[in-house]
Amino acid sequence: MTVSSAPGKVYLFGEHAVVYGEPAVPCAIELRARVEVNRRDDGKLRVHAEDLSLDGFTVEYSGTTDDRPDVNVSESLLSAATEYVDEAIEQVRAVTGEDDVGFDVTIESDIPLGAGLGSSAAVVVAAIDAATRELGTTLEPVELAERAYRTEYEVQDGQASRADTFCSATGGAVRVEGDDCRSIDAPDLPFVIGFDGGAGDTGQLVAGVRTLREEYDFAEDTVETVGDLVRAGEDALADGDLEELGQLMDFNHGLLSALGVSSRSLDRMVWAARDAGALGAKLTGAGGGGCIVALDPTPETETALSFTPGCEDAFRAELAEEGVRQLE
Ligand SMILES: Nc1ncnc2c1ncn2[C@@H]1O[C@H](COP(=O)(O)OP(=O)(O)OP(=O)(O)O)[C@@H](O)[C@H]1O
Ligand SMILES: C[C@@](O)(CCO)CC(=O)[O-]
Ligand SMILES: [Mg+2]
Repeated sequence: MTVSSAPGKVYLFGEHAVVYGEPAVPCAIELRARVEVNRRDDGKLRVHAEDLSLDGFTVEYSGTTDDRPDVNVSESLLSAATEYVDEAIEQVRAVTGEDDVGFDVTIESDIPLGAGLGSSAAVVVAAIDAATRELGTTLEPVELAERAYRTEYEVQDGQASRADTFCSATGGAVRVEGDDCRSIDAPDLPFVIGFDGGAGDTGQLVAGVRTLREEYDFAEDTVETVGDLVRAGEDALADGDLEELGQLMDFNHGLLSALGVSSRSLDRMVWAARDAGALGAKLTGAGGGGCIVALDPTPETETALSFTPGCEDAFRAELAEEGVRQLE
């Protein structure tokens, strides 16, 4: 048995635009996914995921198409639910050369699914780390991050950045621009998260932005503007200027709205945070529904969000200094 855990993340700035080569700054947070793997010699993949439910059923499946969960949901929903883990195991087979190996995989996660806190990257990073170690191979963090990126790239139809997976693998605050990924220093960032209980499908939301960008020059310009904003944000980070960081987060949310990835409940939570005196607030991750992140050193934003209609949960998130963690 081998067990690894990896953290989720929030984006201080730059989601979506990072897919087109602009810089982004995600920060790992202390919500983790824990993945246990046991080698199987029959080549099958059996996945038990308590937090993943379809039609009210906890998902448990074996990795052959004729042996999928017996629930009455569409093929697309089923593949959205299972493809990150399936592809992570494909990457493990490729990197170890053990093409026919199977695994029992059990996933427990603190990270809400599809809510912009990087649940997919955390599950994929922890799964690849645990499954390779189960086969006697220890990947360096950079190679682990690369394999996890390839997993997201495959699942998201060739449209993914290295940001979520690198951040989850290494922990801390990171800066990603294309294939240049590095850890950066950050001041103490008082993150508050609001969660609307919903989810968005990253693959679909990324595809929506791609279409908009192909259709309209101003959408392409908006993506480039996000890049300019991130570069300004890096100076504010280096200076520890929380007020300016907050202002740039507000600006970033507006640009993400323009790209069509916000939602009524995300906007409502963003405004509730601003009204409560947050330094800034924006959606985090792919959007469509899920979470916002605000900066507020006082308790006001968390309290206001907890009374905001449509906000199901409000909590503070600490920066996770450690990325992937080997538990057993
Ligand atoms: N606890 C889990 N158990 C099994 N699979 C999970 C789990 N958490 C996430 N996943 C996989 O990740 C998918 C959600 O990934 P998606 O990229 O859409 O959202 P996210 O990573 O939470 O948000 P974002 O990418 O915006 O930060 C799920 O549909 C599932 O395939
Ligand atoms: C929307 C996106 O930028 C972040 C999702 O958390 C997609 C990606 O970078 O792969
Ligand atoms: Mg994801």
